[in-house]
Amino acid sequence: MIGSFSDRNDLETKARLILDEYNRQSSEVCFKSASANWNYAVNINDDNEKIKLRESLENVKFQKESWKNISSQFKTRDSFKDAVLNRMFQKISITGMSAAALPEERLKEFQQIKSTMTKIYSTAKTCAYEDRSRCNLSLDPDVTQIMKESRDEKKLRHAWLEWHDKSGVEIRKFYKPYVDFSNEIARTTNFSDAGAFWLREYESDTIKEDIEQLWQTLKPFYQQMHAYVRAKLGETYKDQITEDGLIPAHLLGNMWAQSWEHIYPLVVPFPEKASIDVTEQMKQQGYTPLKMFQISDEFFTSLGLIPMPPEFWKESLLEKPKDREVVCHASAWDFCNGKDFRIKQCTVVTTEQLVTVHHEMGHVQYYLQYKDQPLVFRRGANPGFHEAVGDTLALSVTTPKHLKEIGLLDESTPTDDYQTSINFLLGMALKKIVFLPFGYLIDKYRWDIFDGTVKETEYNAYWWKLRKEYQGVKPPSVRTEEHFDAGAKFHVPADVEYLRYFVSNVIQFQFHRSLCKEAGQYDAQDPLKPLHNCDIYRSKAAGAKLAAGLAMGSSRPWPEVMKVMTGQEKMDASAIREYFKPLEDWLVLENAKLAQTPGWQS
Ligand SMILES: C[C@H](N[C@H](C(=O)O)[C@@H]1CCCN1C(=O)[C@@H](N)CC(=O)O)C(=O)N1CCC[C@H]1C(=O)O
Ligand SMILES: [Zn+2]
Repeated sequence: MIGSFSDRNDLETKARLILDEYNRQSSEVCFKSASANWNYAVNINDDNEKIKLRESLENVKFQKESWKNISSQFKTRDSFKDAVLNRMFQKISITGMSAAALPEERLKEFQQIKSTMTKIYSTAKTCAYEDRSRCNLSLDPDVTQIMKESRDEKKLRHAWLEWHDKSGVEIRKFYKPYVDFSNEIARTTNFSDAGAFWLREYESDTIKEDIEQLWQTLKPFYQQMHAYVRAKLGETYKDQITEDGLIPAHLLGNMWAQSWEHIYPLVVPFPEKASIDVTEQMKQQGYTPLKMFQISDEFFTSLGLIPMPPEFWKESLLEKPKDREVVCHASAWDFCNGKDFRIKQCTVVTTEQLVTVHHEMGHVQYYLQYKDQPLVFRRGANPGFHEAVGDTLALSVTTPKHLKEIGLLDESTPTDDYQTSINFLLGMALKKIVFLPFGYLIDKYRWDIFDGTVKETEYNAYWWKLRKEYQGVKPPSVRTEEHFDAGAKFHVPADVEYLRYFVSNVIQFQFHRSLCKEAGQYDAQDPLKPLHNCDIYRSKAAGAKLAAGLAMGSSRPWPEVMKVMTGQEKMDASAIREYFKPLEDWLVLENAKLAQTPGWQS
């Protein structure tokens, strides 16, 4: 021993050694569990499910044993001078306590329930509208394509009902046990319920109030969008828009009405002007899923960010295989060993999917940026940060200017006139503004189930109460408690928190504004450099600013990371409102012309 350390320094040195060993072992166990999870997701069968469940159980048992061992050696975690040690301890203690919450048999039951719900969702098949005996249509790509492209109200209604009945109805019987298990784990870990357990990741006592405040700020704009789209849809589906002011959910181009971009042709303000949907161009130029990922990788590296490693290109699954069942819902994977990162996506060649490619690549870029952090800090600063990385870059990629730059939009296409800008901003609002009430209500719905406000007997009634209150949409036909329409959305059976996407939709515009300033592509005072035209492509300065924040992982509270990336410490709606300001002004006038009153019968 060197001299006489004070007890405290001894303690901290000892703690560091123990936590280093924990992070090393945890990385190995996580690798095995992620690999088994991957092998199941890319080849759904009973054997792979058993291995996945076994490795997942091993991981939980490891976390439980580790915490018992670590916590037995230290009286309380607050005895460290070093804030990093305290932060690590806090995170490991929650992982360890939640791992110890259920006895093994009941833990197995819980894991099986979650696995079964995702399997039902990922393998559900529906019957064709034109031929009820042909029942091999999967959500991805078959039913998704119908919802995007069909303008036949009866066909849309059939596709919507089929999917909700083949997924949600089957999943319903598992949901109450899932809720009870989730709450038991949360409460054993000293959280009031599973909703509070999820919200711990935002490290804020006022997160719910902050979200509600953001929603109240943006709600009037959403209602202007809703009123305009309702009026335009009434021109196409005459009898469907009634005096209740609600929009039937099956007419909005998306199974969950979470993004209305695919009804753009029915609502475009100036149809004679260029549309920025470049799907046809992509197909004509022979785009493949692989090329879409290479285009995205090139955008990231043009900013000086980290290229995808060889393992990524070797091991990712970028197209739906023909010979087996897979979990088609796109996802990004960190295998915890600092080397292995993958994406699984049943990619089709469309503009929308080019954005999803960037979304998933944004996750992998975050994994790469924080891969040298201790394992416990290899997370987003908060879950919304992880969702915002790819989307932020996609805000540049989908500008007419950038699409010309990469040859997907003809150079001669006029794109700077007012009418084209309104068309473009409306197209963006059909994704980013429309998404807000949906992104909020998915978790408000589950918070209220977890905290007991909503009983099992009203699961579906409450879903449609929120869908009406927040989104102003209604189901295509009467729904009962036989149904479980929330279960028809991936993240509900998959046990994935959703508030992250609402947060992302707000903060990605703060990131975009900050990076655009850094790239010299935006100036609030310069009307020739509006935020919605900014493309940060090739800006090493913007890339460096982004990387500085991402490399921090979750090692510091997210307001500190927000400050590094934007100079602000708070989430705020000023950036998204600035981006869409010309459209908001146009909508108010247009709705007045259309004699449309924003809002609907409560
Ligand atoms: C298509 C996308 N798939 C998710 C995502 O990429 O977030 C997948 C499934 C759930 C988590 N996930 C991951 O990949 C995580 N492993 C990433 C991470 O946390 O590291 C998705 O669900 N989206 C995109 C926009 C809105 C939402 C939707 O489609 O409703
Ligand atoms: Zn994501």
